Amino acid sequence: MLLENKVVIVTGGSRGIGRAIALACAREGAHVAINYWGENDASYHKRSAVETVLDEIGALGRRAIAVEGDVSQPATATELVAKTVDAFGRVDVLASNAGICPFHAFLDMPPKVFETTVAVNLGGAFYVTQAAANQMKAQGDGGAIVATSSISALVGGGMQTHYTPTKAGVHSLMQSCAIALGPYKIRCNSVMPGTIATDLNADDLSSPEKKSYFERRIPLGRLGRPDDVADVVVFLASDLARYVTGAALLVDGGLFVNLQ
Ligand SMILES: NC(=O)C1=CN([C@@H]2O[C@H](COP(=O)(O)OP(=O)(O)OC[C@H]3O[C@@H](n4cnc5c(N)ncnc54)[C@H](OP(=O)(O)O)[C@@H]3O)[C@@H](O)[C@H]2O)C=CC1
Ligand SMILES: C[C@H](O)[C@@H]1OC(=O)[C@H](O)[C@@H]1O
Repeated sequence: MLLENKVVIVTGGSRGIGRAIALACAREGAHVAINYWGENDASYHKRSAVETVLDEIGALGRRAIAVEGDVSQPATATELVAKTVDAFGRVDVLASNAGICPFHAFLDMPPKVFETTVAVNLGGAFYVTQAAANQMKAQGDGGAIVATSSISALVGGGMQTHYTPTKAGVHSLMQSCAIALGPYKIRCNSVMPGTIATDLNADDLSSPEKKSYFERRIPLGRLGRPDDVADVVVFLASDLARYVTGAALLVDGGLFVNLQ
């Protein structure tokens, strides 16, 4: 198993890509702490979604805890790491994944939408990376941090002018942290998912025309699934990637390179 007895933290682990990362890590032998928030989201049953993930990890024979908190708040990161250490004794891997993408036009975007998106996506990645790295440094035997950036770090979106800069920022954060944390043997990488079918883009892809437009643009012929991304996160977190740091891996079915 690639992550046998490792301790993994996943932010935004209640659903979508984060849930798939949590389950994929557990399948590879890890114990998992998931963070989630969903304060203003009435579209699904937050607590039962979280409990289902915990049950699924338990059914795989691994231990799991859930820690609620808004990643945009620095205190969430320190509490998440502290509770993980209380439960499992250490932290080996961080998957910094929580994110939001409230689609909005540029010219009339309220400052609050911009500020919240930056605070959650970039601020959240910064604070949790810092808290986990301090714990890994104290442990003294390295670690792996994998952030969920996006194809949107490299290309734009007219309804995502607040979002794409945060994903470029997450990519850049991992590059700089690879340098800052290399001396402690902490590797820092990012995955860049393309279009993965989750709650994040369910409304945007609800039009059959837009969905089939994307499917036509993707050389592998289908939208991504959360487990497509999760398996790459496992690879980057594992010793198979022991000499990989500061890297970003597109997981997009070829969407980025498809000019014509
Ligand atoms: N779907 C896609 O096509 C792509 C997604 N991404 C990135 O992948 C990541 C996961 O997205 P995806 O799985 O699609 O989205 P989902 O909406 O399915 O899941 C988002 C997750 O983030 C959590 N979350 C949201 N806000 C906060 C917050 N303030 N504090 C803590 N947790 C929070 C949610 O918690 P809760 O359940 O409690 O709401 C949920 O677990 C994001 O960073 C996104 O930018 C990147 C490229 C493509
Ligand atoms: C939410 C979008 O569909 C999704 O988010 C990303 O980061 C991708 O680039 C897609 O635009």
